[in-house]
Amino acid sequence: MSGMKVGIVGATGYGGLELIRFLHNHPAVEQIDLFTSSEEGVVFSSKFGHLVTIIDSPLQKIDYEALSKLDVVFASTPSGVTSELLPPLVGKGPKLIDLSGDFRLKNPASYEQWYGKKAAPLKIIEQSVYGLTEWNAHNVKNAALIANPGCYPTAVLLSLLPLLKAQLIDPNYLVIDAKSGISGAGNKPSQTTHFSEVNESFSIYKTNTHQHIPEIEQAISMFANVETTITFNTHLVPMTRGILSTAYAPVMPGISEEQLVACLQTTYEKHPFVRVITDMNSLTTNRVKGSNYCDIFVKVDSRTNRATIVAVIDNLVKGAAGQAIQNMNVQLDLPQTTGLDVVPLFI
Ligand SMILES: NC(=O)C1=CN([C@@H]2O[C@H](COP(=O)(O)OP(=O)(O)OC[C@H]3O[C@@H](n4cnc5c(N)ncnc54)[C@H](OP(=O)(O)O)[C@@H]3O)[C@@H](O)[C@H]2O)C=CC1
Ligand SMILES: CC(=O)N[C@@H](CCC(=O)OP(=O)(O)O)C(=O)O
Repeated sequence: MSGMKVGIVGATGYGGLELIRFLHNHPAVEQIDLFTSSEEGVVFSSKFGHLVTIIDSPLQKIDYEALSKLDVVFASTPSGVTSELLPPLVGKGPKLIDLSGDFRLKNPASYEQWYGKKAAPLKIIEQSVYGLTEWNAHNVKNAALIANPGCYPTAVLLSLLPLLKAQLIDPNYLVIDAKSGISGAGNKPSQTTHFSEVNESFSIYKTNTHQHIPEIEQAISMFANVETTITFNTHLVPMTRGILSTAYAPVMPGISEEQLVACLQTTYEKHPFVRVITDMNSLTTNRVKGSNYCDIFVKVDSRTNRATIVAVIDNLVKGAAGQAIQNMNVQLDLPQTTGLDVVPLFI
């Protein structure tokens, strides 16, 4: 597969920039069109100097005719945009991959409750496929519209689904404590992401109200066949990239740490981007920085019989652009690693 023409709506955002970084070297991609809602005609490299001589094309106005001629359209826009933008394009030619939350929740009322915005039309939501690649590649393959998972759900689900599906941990008392770097909040400055407010500080936010709670619960039901309500909280760490998710769950009677590890290893043995770590007692976000890897480990506390299940990802890569391209690869029948086979930055 080669000569693909792809478009990025929201190219100037953090997710858009990461899509460009990986698509530029993708062997199947011949052309990348960049779309904007606010800076039509601006030469991309005049805005992003690090791309001089690499991406010197101008930003284009979002235009249905131009989008419909492409093979793949990535949308990396704030929630509430693609629910209106993408429906007219569904089934019209391009494969659509949406990085926002607009098509992830199957229940429109739930979207409206958690996002506080009008939901996409139900018949379009019904056609969308949740793009957690390791768990849904067979449906991703022929989807007209992919709802790329949220950053936190990607880390949480990859680490918990195998253990929940195999009934090795108790789904009834799941507590998940997750932390993110500030790029997770996008490129628009705000009071809470201002350097002087986040530097040398560490905060909890959206306490018990994060919009990824229903997404995680829905995916646990979908892939592990378990109905549960979770306690999930998020924290802002003064770093640019990375998510670390720590989940606590009671271990089912008679189940050992070795069985939990073996379950994770078996689940992911054929999935190159998920690495089950066994020889360490700690994980850092640096070990996956800039890459599409998700590293996981599990430890059982024998005093409490609870498992501590930890996952790290780069929110902008496996949590957004990388997973979106992994889904495109599945659709194009390419190895999932195509264009994504990079060594983590680490420092
Ligand atoms: N940052 C992250 O770690 C992750 C983000 N996501 C999701 O991906 C999406 C993009 O995130 P991110 O890149 O961080 O966001 P940014 O805020 O960095 O960028 C979003 C881009 O969308 C464009 N945009 C803004 N308003 C509109 C509009 N009304 N119509 C069309 N385009 C618009 C803007 O570009 P322009 O003005 O040029 O049009 C902007 O640069 C969001 O939905 C986010 O929740 C998902 C997983 C992880
Ligand atoms: C650090 C930070 O603010 N992260 C964002 C991630 C948002 C996101 O990706 O949300 P949707 O894709 O569901 O819109 C947050 O917690 O809301």
